[in-house]
Amino acid sequence: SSEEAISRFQQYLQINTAQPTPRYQESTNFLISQANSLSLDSQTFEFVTAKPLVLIKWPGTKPDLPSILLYSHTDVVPAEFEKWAHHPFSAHVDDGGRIYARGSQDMKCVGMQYLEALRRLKAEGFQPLRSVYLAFAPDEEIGGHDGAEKFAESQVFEKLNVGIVLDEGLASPDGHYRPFYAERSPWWLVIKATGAPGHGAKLYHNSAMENLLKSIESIRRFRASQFDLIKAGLREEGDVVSVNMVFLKAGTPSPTGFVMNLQPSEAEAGFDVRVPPTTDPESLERRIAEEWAPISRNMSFSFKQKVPVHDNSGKPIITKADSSNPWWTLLQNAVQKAGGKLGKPEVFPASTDARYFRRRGLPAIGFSPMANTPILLHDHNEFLHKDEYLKGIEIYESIIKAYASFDDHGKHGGSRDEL
Ligand SMILES: CSCC[C@H](NC=O)C(=O)O
Ligand SMILES: [Zn+2]
Ligand SMILES: [Zn+2]
Repeated sequence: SSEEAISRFQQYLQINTAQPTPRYQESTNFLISQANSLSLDSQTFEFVTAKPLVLIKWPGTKPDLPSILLYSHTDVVPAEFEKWAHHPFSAHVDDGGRIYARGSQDMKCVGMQYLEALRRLKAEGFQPLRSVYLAFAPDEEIGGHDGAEKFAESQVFEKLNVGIVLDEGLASPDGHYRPFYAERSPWWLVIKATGAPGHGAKLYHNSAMENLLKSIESIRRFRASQFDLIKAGLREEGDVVSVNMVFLKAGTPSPTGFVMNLQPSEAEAGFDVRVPPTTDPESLERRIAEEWAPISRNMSFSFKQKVPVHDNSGKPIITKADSSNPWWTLLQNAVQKAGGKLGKPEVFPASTDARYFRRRGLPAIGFSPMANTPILLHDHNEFLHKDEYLKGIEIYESIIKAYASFDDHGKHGGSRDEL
């Protein structure tokens, strides 16, 4: 019943899997018990000790066809308990039917919806042709290096012969679900300025602070130009380069704060830059070297992280979102058949684990069926309405049915360079 489905969702939400100390043992036990209750085999892999990935299998009747991977991460970001209306791990349902919890949107909803969809399909007697795998992976919120990255590179993964991956998307405030065919690459940039120190009362050229501020002004102009494209309706969020300053580090510390009459000899700033797959990475690098951190201004730069925009052959890492990709068409039709409306395909503005699968040449679609829902991932009072959650289960039933029944005699899904 729906009540039981909501209660299972609540149980998963109540397990505190917040970084940096996620309770993976508890979430693993819970997921294995779910698999057992569905009479499905499950396996737990620790590519890194104490970082379990739970893999659940629904075998297909034509196991040689490439399989379907329904992917989710089990960890969530931390929550400031006292700033929430309801405790973030209570999964409280308010009078209006909203389920409040950290992870209710990102992305325990999706993981449980996969399981609920399987539960219903099994009850109906549906038989998949293709094998369907559910993967519940650790550590997405801290980069996925000990989870999805190792999984995608493993022999275990290779043997699954995956043809299509579904991963997370974003909630949509309007009535359309949002499909994502690519994502922006994070470039975590640190720029550093040096200059002669000097008396706080002296006006002179080339102090570290002045040099850094010139860069910040230039970066802000660029940021505004990108933001303007969105404001004018010319671009979607995922189609521009975003740059946000995330730290500033400068000054000479003193026991009472900072020395006030000394201009420091070094100053640093950090930026979270996100680069769309269509951006020419070389020209952005040139901008950084020539305008944001020019040697002529005694500046240098480095990256804390720089995820490539292109694959090894120099092509943008994207999944085709048109009729040339049968998985795309199947998704469109399945959503429609279940009474859902699909918005236009977008570039995910942040990062997801889907990049590790796309990087291997596999098609991956980011999709979290939450319409009429404010975007609250990583925010206070993250919630999902129970009716949207239940509707999402029907959507996945329809998608899984279509995907698992798709028989092209192995033409698509195995040919990795094609999609
Ligand atoms: C690049 S690793 C960090 C991944 C993180 N993902 C979700 O928020 C993000 O900041 O996009
Ligand atoms: Zn997520
Ligand atoms: Zn997240």
